[in-house]
Amino acid sequence: MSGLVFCSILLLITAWSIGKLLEIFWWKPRKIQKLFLDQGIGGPPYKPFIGSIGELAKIYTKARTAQSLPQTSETNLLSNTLPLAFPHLPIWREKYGSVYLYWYGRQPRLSISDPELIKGLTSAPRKYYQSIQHPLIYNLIGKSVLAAGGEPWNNQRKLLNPFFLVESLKNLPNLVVDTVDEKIETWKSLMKSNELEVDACKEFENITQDIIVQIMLGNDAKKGLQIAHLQSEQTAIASKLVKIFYIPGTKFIPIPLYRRSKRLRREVEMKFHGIIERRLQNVNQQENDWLSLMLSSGNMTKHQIIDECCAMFIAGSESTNILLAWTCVHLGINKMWQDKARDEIFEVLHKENRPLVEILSRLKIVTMIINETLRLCPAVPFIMKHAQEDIKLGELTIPSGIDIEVPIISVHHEKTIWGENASQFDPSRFSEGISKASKHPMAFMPFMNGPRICLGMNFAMIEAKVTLAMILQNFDISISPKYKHVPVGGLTLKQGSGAPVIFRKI
Ligand code: HEM
Repeated sequence: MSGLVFCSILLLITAWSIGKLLEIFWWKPRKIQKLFLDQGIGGPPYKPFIGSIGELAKIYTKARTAQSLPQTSETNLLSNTLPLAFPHLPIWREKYGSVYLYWYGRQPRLSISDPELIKGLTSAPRKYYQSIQHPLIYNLIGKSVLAAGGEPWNNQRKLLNPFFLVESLKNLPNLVVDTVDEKIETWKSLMKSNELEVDACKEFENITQDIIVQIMLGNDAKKGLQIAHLQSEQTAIASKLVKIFYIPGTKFIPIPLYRRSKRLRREVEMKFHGIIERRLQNVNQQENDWLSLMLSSGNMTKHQIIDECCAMFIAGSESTNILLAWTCVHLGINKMWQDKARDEIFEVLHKENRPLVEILSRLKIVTMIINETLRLCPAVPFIMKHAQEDIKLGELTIPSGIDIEVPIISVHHEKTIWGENASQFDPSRFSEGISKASKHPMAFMPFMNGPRICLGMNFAMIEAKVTLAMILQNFDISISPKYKHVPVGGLTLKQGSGAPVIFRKI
């Protein structure tokens, strides 16, 4: 008798488990898919457990085979950035349109590259959680403003806003000039026959890290640089891991990358704790950096400060570094635009060695070149949101629980928005300003738009303009014959084989 009861219970548990599995992996995804199909939204089909990952893998394998073909070094070399970095984007866009649903495992993702819908999405930020959902991203940026959502995001943004006002950034150009000056002297001392080949990625990484650690940690900048290096390694790990869809619980499996990521986080926290403790013990020692401002605000816990610093180290150096490296590569190929920019720089800065904020606004061609680089190679190629509640976007209803991605790079390369030459480097499209550069006034979105627009946009533009102006004042830039166009998409859009360029003294 008791055997029969046991068997019945076992049968019930098995039936319940099978039912639950069917619900999670079959019925629920089908329901979501139907909900979108009824609204006219298609996408690659859902496959139990793997979602659209199999489809993605096929597209990427095919693209990788094509990449191994020899490259030609002509002006068109950079025109295939989008299909090289994200081969699935042009294929799915062509097949399913500007809005489609795909599956990261069993997690539904709505991809939106229609500027009008993106406008609606970015203007209602509190409805969304900034979903960088992979738990290991936590090791990189903690619960900082970059990761937060809802009310906590609102409060954090308010606390950080004052650091980024134009008034607060007025000394930034001087700091950039000092840092870049030193670099230029080093390059000149290493030159043979007045020329030097450098990897622009590495050089600009050094420059942008130097600048952000000085701004954030002032006299502790040297210790800050050690943290910046640890954070760079952490970013590389995170970039690899976000491509793998996360299976809950796997963070506890001792995979070497996970372990390294945890260790890096601990080390970074310890170093920040050390700096903060020393600051708290020497309150009379006046410091004028962001860490001091955060400590004296009285509104942030030590943990919060560390998270914001971690995020700022990454946001404040990685993207601007990438922007500068891509700009050098584009100018190294497009000599006409390089000459135009240099002529403008000499005209505007003819007496001033130290470009001030007011002067920077007169560098129109340099700004057009930077914008065009950000369009073709947006340092942040994607953003991701997570619907925390049902959302209405125009005619579209998005149920809560859906991830929403904005493939910035896809919008930036769309021919129906930018014209037939969308994949070509042509800064003149920005000659009448950003809103007139394309068919949609808000299609240019390297820093995104709305209340959640990049906090460091002005910071990045000042840093990029001053650095570029100083380099063009001193050197002619050519692309090295060693250059290989291998754009790699992840959290950022990097040069997979570095950015070897040649600086020649002028
Ligand atoms: C070329 C350089 C840069 C690019 C392309 C860039 C791009 C972006 C993008 C696309 C976002 C996401 C906005 C969203 O989620 O809607 C963002 C957010 C952010 N960026 Fe930047 N960024 C750059 C430089 C910087 C710099 C230099 C800093 C700081 C010094 C910075 C600090 C931040 C912060 C704190 C956020 C979070 C804002 C929020 O969620 O409210 N960024 N950035």
